[in-house]
Amino acid sequence: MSSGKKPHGGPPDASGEGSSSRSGDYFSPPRVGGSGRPGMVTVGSGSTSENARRLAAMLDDDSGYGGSMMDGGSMAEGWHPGLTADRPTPDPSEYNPANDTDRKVLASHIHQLYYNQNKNALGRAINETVDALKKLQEMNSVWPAHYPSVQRTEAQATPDRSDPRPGLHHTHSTMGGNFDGAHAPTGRPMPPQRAGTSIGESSSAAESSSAASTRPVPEPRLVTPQLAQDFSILKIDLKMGSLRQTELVHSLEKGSIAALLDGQIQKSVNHLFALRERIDDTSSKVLVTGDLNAGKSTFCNALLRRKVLPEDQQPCTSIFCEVLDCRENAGVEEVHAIPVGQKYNRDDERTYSVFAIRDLEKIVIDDERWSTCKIYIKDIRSVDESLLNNGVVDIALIDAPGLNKDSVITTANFAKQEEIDVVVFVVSAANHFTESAKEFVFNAAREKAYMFIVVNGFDAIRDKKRAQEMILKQVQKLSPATFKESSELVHFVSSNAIPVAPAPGGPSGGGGSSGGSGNENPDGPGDEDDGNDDEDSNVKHGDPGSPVDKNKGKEKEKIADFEELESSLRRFVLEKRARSKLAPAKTYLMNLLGDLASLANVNRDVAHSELDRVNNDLAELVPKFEQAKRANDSADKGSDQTIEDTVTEVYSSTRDTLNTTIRNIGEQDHGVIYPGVFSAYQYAEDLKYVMLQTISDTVGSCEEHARQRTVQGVNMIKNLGLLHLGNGFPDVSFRPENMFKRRKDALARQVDVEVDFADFFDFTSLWERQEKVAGTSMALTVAGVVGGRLVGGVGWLDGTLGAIKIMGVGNLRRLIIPGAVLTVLLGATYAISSIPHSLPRRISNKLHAQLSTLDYTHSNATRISSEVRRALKYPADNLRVGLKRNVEKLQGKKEDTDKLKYETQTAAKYFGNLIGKTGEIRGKVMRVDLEGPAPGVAAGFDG
Ligand SMILES: Nc1nc2c(ncn2[C@@H]2O[C@H](COP(=O)(O)OP(=O)(O)OP(=O)(O)O)[C@@H](O)[C@H]2O)c(=O)[nH]1
Repeated sequence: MSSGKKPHGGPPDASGEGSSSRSGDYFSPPRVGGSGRPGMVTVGSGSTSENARRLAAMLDDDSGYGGSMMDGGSMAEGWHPGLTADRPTPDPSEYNPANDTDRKVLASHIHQLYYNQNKNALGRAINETVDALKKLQEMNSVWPAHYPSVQRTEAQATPDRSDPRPGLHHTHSTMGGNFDGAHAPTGRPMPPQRAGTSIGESSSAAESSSAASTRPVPEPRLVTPQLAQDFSILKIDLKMGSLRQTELVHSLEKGSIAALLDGQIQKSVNHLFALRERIDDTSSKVLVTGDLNAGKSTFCNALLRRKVLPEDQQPCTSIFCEVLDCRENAGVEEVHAIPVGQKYNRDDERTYSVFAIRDLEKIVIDDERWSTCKIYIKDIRSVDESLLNNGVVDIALIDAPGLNKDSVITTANFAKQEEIDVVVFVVSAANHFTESAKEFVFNAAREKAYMFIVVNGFDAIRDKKRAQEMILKQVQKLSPATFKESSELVHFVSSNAIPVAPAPGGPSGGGGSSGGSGNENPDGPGDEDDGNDDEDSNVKHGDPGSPVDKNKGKEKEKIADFEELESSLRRFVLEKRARSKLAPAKTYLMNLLGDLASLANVNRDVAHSELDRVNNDLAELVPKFEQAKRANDSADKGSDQTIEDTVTEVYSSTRDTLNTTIRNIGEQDHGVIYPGVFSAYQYAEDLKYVMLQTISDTVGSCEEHARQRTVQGVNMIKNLGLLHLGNGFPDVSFRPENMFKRRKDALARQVDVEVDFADFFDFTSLWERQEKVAGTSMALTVAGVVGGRLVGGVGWLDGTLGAIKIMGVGNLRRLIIPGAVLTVLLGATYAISSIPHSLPRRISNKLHAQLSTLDYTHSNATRISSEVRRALKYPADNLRVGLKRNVEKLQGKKEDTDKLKYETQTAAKYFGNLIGKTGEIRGKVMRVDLEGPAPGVAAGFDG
């Protein structure tokens, strides 16, 4: 199809090839020794390409990482010694630039070197990134990282979006303004605004002012919603269950966010391991996908030059069919159908069912039973022509089911797999890109950077130029990178025009279910038009020359176009696998490192502001803590002092009051009226009772006094509590009436004061009052008899003796009887008359004596003051516990804050370093140039 070639003025074909004879240009040096067939190698004999073998050996030998991983990035270091040893790098003396073979060998050599260098650089970057991620995981477990919250608008949160990940905008700037927003899938996030990394920055411009006003205060661990939009790899999709985004965000603890982030980091680490494995792996996988009936199977068959995959006019391929060289299956051609949910292991026959290739028609439509099938076939084409058996890289061709609503997610996910190196998108020339095709290409282009686009069924298009222009315009919008290299990456072909051999054991000739598509003559295209080609109409439009010649010419053109596609595809997969294989790793690394840098920026800023906050907290906390400690001591002392003072005062006042009362109890009659001598005993009992009652009452008043003092003490302690603990001091109400509830009025029972006869006659008192008595009774008795001496002031006894002396014993003897009688009568009368005076004294003396024996005063003073102590102890204990708790609380808070300060300082330092580290790795990754040709190639070795 020369007519359709590069109408858009794309870059010139680097290989300069334009016909089938130049297919596999890089690996097909000029025929040497007239071998007659194009070969990879010109040296040596036989059909095997020596050069290709060497190159293959070199690739096998060169593990890429191994020992050279950490050996720095120089080209010489990246070069495996085996390469120079194995490979016949032309000796400068032998090297002949005029020799095309030498040139190409050298070009390949340099290309390989270049590839390895890039591969090693990416490998190192992957290792360093994994290291950084693991450290981030550790940090995240100690200091839960802050994460920008995701606050998508309703329109953005389209539920049926096929790719939940955000677009990788920031690394695909080539999309630029070329992309028409109208074609963007609905779930695509807003364009990046990476600059906005500061915390507390105003949220997305997309947020309406009303929404902003009602927006809840952001959860501390979730910051800057706009940043979250910008994340691509470390994106935490918080949209779960029926909770709305904002509800969910605020229902998540920082620990949950950290756990989600940890999961995301782990996923990235695993993905990086897979990517590293992938770039170390020398095989390549080519996924062929496209709309239903676009001709994917026909295209695969054309590539294989064998009718292996069933073709049909109606949709047929429903499962992924991977075509591999049968050398990978011990040289046996067969199909391994893998049941749904099973993981394939070629060495374990329980993981698949074996079928003959002719059974494929049944297998590919049975997607309920099979998920994938592996088709091992022998590639009939030569090493320099074959895609599968190319001598350098093991290639697997995967025919995917047509894109439709149900399978688009599956295929999109399949395409995203890291082992898919190349996505070949087959689009029907007649239908152009459908909506599902656009979405798929747009997303896949983000992932793979470049796509290989096959516009199939070009034979059916009348205005080819217009169709090309329209399709290329679409490509430009969907994958600008691919468009930039459209001469290499976009091909307009007719797959059914390629002659194919019948499938082994399959329906012979005729094309089976092919519906007439394709020419099954392996020797070349059929002479007659297959009827599908409405180019016939062109004939009618005055094209000179015979129709048969014309058709023959057209068939040749179609084959030539296809062969050109093949060599481009070979180049793309083999020579430019730096792009197909390394670009996903580079793209992923760039995105991930970008995310890491953003996350580190946010967290460093947050850590700094948290550090400020923590320092402020500490500045407040430390003096509070010191003050609390001091308050603890002083309040403790204060309450102890209050207790001691109160108790001492209560004790002394009780003792003094009781002593005074008891001492003076006999001084009064307490209102008890003396009823006369005949009720003297009752009088004594009454007196005793009243006296005891008085003492009891005094005890009661002492208790009342103690209560009042206790209330004062409690209030003082409470005040101390309020002063030092504020509301933290428990306000327990004190009930003084509950004090002294125990029975203490057993005084009457304790005190056993018997009133006896002598108590009524207080002789001691009589003796003490002798003068008074002499002056009254005895004086009256003796005065008249003895005369004035008696009146002279001596005692009545002296008077009596004096009287005896004066009167003489004889006279006295006569007087003695009546005198004695008189004396007794007078004495008795006096004693009886003095009962009301002497009895209280006698009883009070007795009481006093007995109460002293009982230690009544002291024991009551002790009892009352002890109860006061007990009552005061409760608020004092409360105060002590409260103060202690307060100190402990502040101490704990201070310790926590100190710890937080240390962690935050560590975090701030760590995230600062992470910014530097990610920048450093990013720089290295950025310098991995997958775009430019190898220097040797650029220098013109590439033919
Ligand atoms: N005219 C024309 N017809 C083609 C071409 N390639 C394929 N076809 C026909 O298109 C129909 C569909 O081809 P398939 O290869 O089965 O398409 P597919 O994309 O694999 O289909 P599904 O796997 O079912 O999605 C068949 O009848 C083919 O013969 C072409 O280049 N030109």
